[in-house]
Amino acid sequence: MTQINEQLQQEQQRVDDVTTIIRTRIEELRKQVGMLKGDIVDIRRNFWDDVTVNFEDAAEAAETHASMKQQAEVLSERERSHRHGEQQLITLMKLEQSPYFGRIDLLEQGQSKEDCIYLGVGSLLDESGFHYLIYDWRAPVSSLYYDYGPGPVRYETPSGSINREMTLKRQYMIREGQIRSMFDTGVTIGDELLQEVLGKQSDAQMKSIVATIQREQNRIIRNERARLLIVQGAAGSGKTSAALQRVAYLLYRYRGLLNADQIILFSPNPMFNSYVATVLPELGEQNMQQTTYQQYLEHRIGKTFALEDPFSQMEYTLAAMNEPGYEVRIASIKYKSGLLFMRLIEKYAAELGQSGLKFTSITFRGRTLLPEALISEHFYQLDRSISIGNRMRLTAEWILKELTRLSREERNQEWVQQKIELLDQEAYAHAFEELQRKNRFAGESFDDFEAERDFLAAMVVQEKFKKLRKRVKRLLFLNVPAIYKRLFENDNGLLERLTNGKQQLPEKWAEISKQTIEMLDKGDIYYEDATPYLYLKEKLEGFHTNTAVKHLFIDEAQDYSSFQYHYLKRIFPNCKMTVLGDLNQSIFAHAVAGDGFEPLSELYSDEETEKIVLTRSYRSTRPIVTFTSRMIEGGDKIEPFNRDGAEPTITYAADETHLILAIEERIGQLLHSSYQSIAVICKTAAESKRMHHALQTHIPKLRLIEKETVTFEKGIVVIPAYLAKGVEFDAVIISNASNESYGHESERKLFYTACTRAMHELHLVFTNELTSFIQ
Ligand SMILES: Nc1ncnc2c1ncn2[C@@H]1O[C@H](COP(=O)(O)OP(=O)(O)OP(=O)(O)O)[C@@H](O)[C@H]1O
Repeated sequence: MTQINEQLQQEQQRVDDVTTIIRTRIEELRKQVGMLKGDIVDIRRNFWDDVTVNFEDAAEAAETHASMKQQAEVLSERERSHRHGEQQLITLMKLEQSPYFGRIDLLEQGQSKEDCIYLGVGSLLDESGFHYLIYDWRAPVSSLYYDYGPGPVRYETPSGSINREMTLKRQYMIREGQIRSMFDTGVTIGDELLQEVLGKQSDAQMKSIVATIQREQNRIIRNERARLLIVQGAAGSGKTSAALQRVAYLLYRYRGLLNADQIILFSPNPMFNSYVATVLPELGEQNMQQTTYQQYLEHRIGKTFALEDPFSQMEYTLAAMNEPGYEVRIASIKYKSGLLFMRLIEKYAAELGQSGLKFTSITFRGRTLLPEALISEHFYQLDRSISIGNRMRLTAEWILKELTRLSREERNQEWVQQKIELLDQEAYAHAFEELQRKNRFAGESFDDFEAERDFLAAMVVQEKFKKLRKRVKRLLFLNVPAIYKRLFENDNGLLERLTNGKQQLPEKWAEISKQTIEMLDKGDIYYEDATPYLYLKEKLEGFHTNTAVKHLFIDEAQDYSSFQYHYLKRIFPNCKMTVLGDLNQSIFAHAVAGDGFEPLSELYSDEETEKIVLTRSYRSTRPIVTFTSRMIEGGDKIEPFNRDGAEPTITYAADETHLILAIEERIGQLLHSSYQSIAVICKTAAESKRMHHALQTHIPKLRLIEKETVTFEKGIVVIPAYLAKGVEFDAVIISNASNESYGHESERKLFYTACTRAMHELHLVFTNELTSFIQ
């Protein structure tokens, strides 16, 4: 006992000493940052005083330019130092509260004294500047803390492997400079600490897990080899957490070479962005770029079509089972998400390189300036060995030249004269100045008047042609919607040619085509058509690749189709991909059977691909994990983290009214505990809306989460199951857990996803018959 007390005292003494150093650093740094800020304000204020401005001749102008450049460089250097100083201040302030969370003692062979390595969210050097008082959790040596228990250890550094003997591994919980608890542990980072962290109430924001990263999670975080890293992890196994710590790791490991803008995270919905937004800043790093696949599609084709979103597609697949055309639509989703369709589009594009493209005539004020046929003729007379995209660009250049010629002819049109007469004073003055500048205006004479008229006419026409030219530059003379539609019209035996007469099309192709054409004719496009459409468009126009992005993270990876993966690979050609998903949460209709990761199988070679499986679930209590894993095949492989809690409950309600009453009552009970977030999870958006309406009068603070919701907040919410993906709540109430709602096999995974959102309590309420997914 005394020994433990003594140890604790010694450790607290070290914490105090380190904290004193941190405080001194904070003081010093504050002064430095303050001075830098003063400098920046001064430089900005006096920028022009310190620059010698003279444009009289070329030499003077060059000097002025150099002087401005120098001044701008000083400014940007100060700004950089200021930013860096502020960043350091933030880290130091975090360290002041909790300087470290772990310690390992390493003994080098032949030495008698160990090196003590303390791990924290940032590093800290002692006064000499040679010894680390705290190591950043991402430093090479820190990996040992996550990977090993006491005994022989080995780690890699840029200069080679290092072998040591670990004689101690200790964890701390330090808050406000005080050690609250401390334990010595083995390989797994202490259950005690995890118990404490996981037992807490949920937050509106995800937390960093650096103090308790598990060994298998560390493999994901520090993986540098794989081009494609696939993480299959049970619900709540820390996939998203590992992804975010990985971003922080990569930013540290490749500091100076990689910045946050070169990393993109594709998240499942806009709300998820707000949920994970604080993790990286908490670790002293900038957030990566975040988007959803839908946002990307909107950006690319939102102007051409009213684009269906994945949630509407989901809503349809869940709620329209009895509507006519449902089976056709499902078959269509499956086919259009797969690689067979992608190959078909590739063949189609190749054929279009020879013939069949549809162009749009260039028209102006109701007149055709360049007819479609002429554009087509120009395109197809270009050398066919040039790629379609490049031929398209050449065609655009030709059209632009034609437009220059046509704009000259246009100047003599009647409308131009009328416009000139209506021009205001300012436009005249501008024309006058321009003409003077060009020395084409000598004084008042007939010629001058002509010159002015010419100039004004050119100006008027140019203004009107601007839009036209812009459209040509955007290749809008190519009628991609009509070209895509043609695939479904099957004119001239197009499909027989593309499939070589072999049966590659789905059985219901004719009906699928009809459905697709109907949509396109309305100016709408189904979610499952968006990626194929875009792929075809880019095949014809050239790909909009983004070479700056170095890392792509795809969360909820099971929700993406093969087609989408291939497309992403194509547009981000220089990046490494980390995809994280759970096959048991594949809730989209395009999901294929198998291990859920088939869409990725052809993406990269086996040598470039690595797969890590996470089976331990941290989110929910043991009773909840035991309960939910029975719903799915292979659920016995999911290991619950040993955290106790109440058993899930199942409540029968005689009818809808009683169901509402039961939910109200349950919420009332839950409100007595200290839970921060309670969710009523319904199957669809329509049901959620109804439920929200029914509960609202008694629970005024109730929030309805819809697909447009962008912020994730604490409190009581009603949410459709598919939007609850990726997030978690202290307590979850499932409504309605009946066989009617969750009876089809296709709804099993959705039900599982909904139930696994619960951290501490799970309650199911049902009418009629309980879903058969619960055994
Ligand atoms: N090593 C860890 N230490 C502490 N908490 C952890 C750890 N790993 C995971 N967690 C916690 O477990 C919960 C689930 O994590 P996360 O959301 O990352 O899992 P997921 O695999 O993405 O889940 P899902 O697929 O169900 O959305 C979070 O509250 C997270 O903080």
